[in-house]
This record gives sequence, structure tokens and C-alpha cells, in this order.
Amino acid sequence: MDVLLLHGLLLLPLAALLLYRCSPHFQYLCKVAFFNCWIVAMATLLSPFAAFRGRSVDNMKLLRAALLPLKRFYGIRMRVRGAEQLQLQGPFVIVCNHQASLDLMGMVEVIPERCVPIAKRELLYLGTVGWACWLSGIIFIDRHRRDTAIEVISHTASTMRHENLRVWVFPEGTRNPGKSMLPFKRGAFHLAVQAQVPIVPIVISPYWDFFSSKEKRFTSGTCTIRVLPRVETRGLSPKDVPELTESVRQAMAEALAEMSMSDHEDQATEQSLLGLGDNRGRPQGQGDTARNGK
Ligand SMILES: CCCCCCCCCCCCCCCCC(=O)SCCNC(=O)CCNC(=O)[C@H](O)C(C)(C)COP(=O)(O)OP(=O)(O)OC[C@H]1O[C@@H](n2cnc3c(N)ncnc32)[C@H](O)[C@@H]1OP(=O)(O)O
Ligand SMILES: CCCCCCCC/C=C\CCCCCCCC(=O)OC[C@@H](O)COP(=O)(O)O
Repeated sequence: MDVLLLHGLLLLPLAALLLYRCSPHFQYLCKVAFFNCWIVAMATLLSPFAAFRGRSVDNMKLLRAALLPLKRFYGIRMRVRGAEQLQLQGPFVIVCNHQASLDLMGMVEVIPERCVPIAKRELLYLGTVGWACWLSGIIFIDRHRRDTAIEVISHTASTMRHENLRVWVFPEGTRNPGKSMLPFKRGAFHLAVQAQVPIVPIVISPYWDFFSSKEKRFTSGTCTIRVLPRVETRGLSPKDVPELTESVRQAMAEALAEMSMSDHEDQATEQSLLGLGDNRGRPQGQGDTARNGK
């Protein structure tokens, strides 16, 4: 009986390895689980060190260092275009498209010094992850209570100027794996106008070639991050915010459409040079109008 049990235990890792090699779904599950476990482990290990400093934007450096190696585990090549646009003195607001939690990998590639993201309040309740986020100075908003969210944003506008802070916002307000971007929330644009600081739009190329939560697919691949030219807000007032929001969204949507085409072509060329059929892409038009309904 004991011998049987021992054989069973020895065979288990082998069976898991075989399943990992043969089943893309199992591979997807393992990779997503690893992503979450990595974040929990890093938060648990590093939070005590971050706590020495207290709540500080300087802890974002630790957070960045903790997340940077993830791309290597997944074999994801990051290409950054227009990084020089981030070489700005003083505070500014970054707006970026939001496809999935994987965006954190893109975020840490380009996030400048003294920059904190705005995040949904729910992250605070994720145990040590919430603690790590709080210690890193991440700004939390309650998306269900507009008035308090607006108050937090107004307070952030004055902090930005006094403490030379940069703020990273996902203006879609929720994850969106679709081909086009969701309508933008206006908080980031009010923030920039109130603080009278520039907006730097960043577009992360679609993940379809290597990641899809819907299809449970997660392979290696290339991701392009494009930093667009900054948009000045000096002299603008709250009444200009709707137009400002639309023009920035338009520029980002155009960049996203362009990148969807060129990234896909790059992957296809790579595949054909390797003599492989490109069976990883998705049919044209899929997800075009996808909304996740949140
Ligand atoms: C230490 C080591 C650690 C290692 C461990 C690692 C841990 C890793 C974890 C990393 C975490 C990273 C975090 C990433 C998290 C990403 C997210 O959570 S995304 C979700 C949160 N983000 C947002 O929601 C985006 C910001 N939201 C908004 O901007 C919204 O505007 C809103 C303020 C929440 C209000 O939303 P809503 O009412 O739905 O919609 P709007 O159309 O925007 O606004 C309606 C109305 O209100 C006006 N308005 C909006 N904002 C303002 C404002 N600041 N001031 C004044 N008025 C405002 C807006 O103009 C509209 O009015 P109008 O008359 O129609 O114009
Ligand atoms: C004591 C409780 C312990 C609970 C432990 C839970 C462990 C959680 C595991 C991993 C945490 C990973 C957190 C990654 C954060 C990614 C940021 C992100 O992408 O947030 C999504 C948010 O932008 C929009 O949310 P919705 O699309 O609106 O939804």
C-alpha cells in the first residue's frame, strides 16, 4: 500500500508536467496562478521593508523591482517606443489603456520616478497586497461613490504640485480586453486641469497574440508600449475637460489601432520566417466591440 502511495506521489509531478506541456488551458491556469502567487509573495516579503519607510512613493521602486522579472518568466519581450516623452521635469498625469492585470508588467517598464497609480479601493482588502499598495502611496478611490472619488482626485491635484508627484490613471476605469477602448472616465483629465499639469498618454499593444482570458491562452510574445506626445493643459478650465478627454482618447485609439495591425504583422512575419503557421492570432474583428459590462 505504502509503495503504491509513494509511486503515486512520484508520478504526480510528472503527470502535472505532461499536462502542462500538452494542455494550453492548464498552462494558462498555471501561469495566471503563478502571476497572482508572485504578487502575493512579493507583497508579503517586501512590505515589512517598505513599512520601515512608512507610506511613501519611494516604495514604488520596490514594487517596480518586484514586478520587473515577471516578463522573463513568461517570455514576454517588451518594446518601448517614445520613452523620451516621459523625460519631463515636474508633475504630470499618465493615462493608459487597461486590458488585464498583465498591464502591471507594462506599467513597471515605463513608470517614471515619483509616480503612483490610482486604483480601485477593493485592492486594499487583498491582505498583504493591499498593505503593499498602501505603503507604496497608491491612491485609492471608491468607484461606487462618485463624490468621495472626486474629493480624493481634487486632493491629489494639490498634492501633485506640492510634492512633485506623477499620477498614473487607467481612464477606462476597468479592464477591457476588447479591440477598441471603452469611453474614458473624466477623473484623470479633471486632475490634470486642476493641477495645470501635462497629460502623457501611453498605449499598450493588444495581448491577443499571447494572452486571452476568454480563450484561456497564455504563450510567449511581444508587447509594445508607445508613449505619445504630451498634451498641455495650462490655461484649460473644467469646461474644457470633455473635449480634452475626447481628443486624448482619439489619439490613443488611433495609436492602438495602428499597433494592433503592426504587432500582428510582426508576429506573422516572425512565424513565417520560422516556418510556422500563425495559429495564435484571433480572427479579424473578434472582440471589436467587446465590453466587459462593468
Ligand atoms: C512594496 C512591494 C510590493 C510588491 C507587490 C506588488 C503589488 C502590485 C499591485 C499593483 C497595483 C496597481 C494598481 C492598478 C489598479 C488599476 C485600477 O484599479 S483601475 C480602476 C480605478 N481607476 C479608475 O476608476 C479611473 C479613475 N476614475 C475616474 O476618473 C472617474 O471619473 C470617477 C471619478 C471614479 C467617477 O466616475 P463616473 O461617475 O463613473 O464617470 P465620469 O464620466 O468620469 O464622471 C461623471 C461626472 O463627474 C465629473 N467628474 C469626474 N471626475 C471629476 C473630478 N475629479 N472633478 C470634478 N468633476 C469630475 C465628470 O466630468 C462627469 O460630469 P459631466 O458633467 O458629465 O462632465
Ligand atoms: C485577507 C485576504 C487575502 C486575500 C488574498 C487574495 C490574493 C489576491 C491575489 C493576487 C492579487 C493580484 C492583484 C493584482 C492587481 C491588478 C490590478 C488590476 O488589474 O486591477 C483591476 C482593476 O484595475 C479594475 O478592476 P475591474 O476590471 O473593474 O474588476
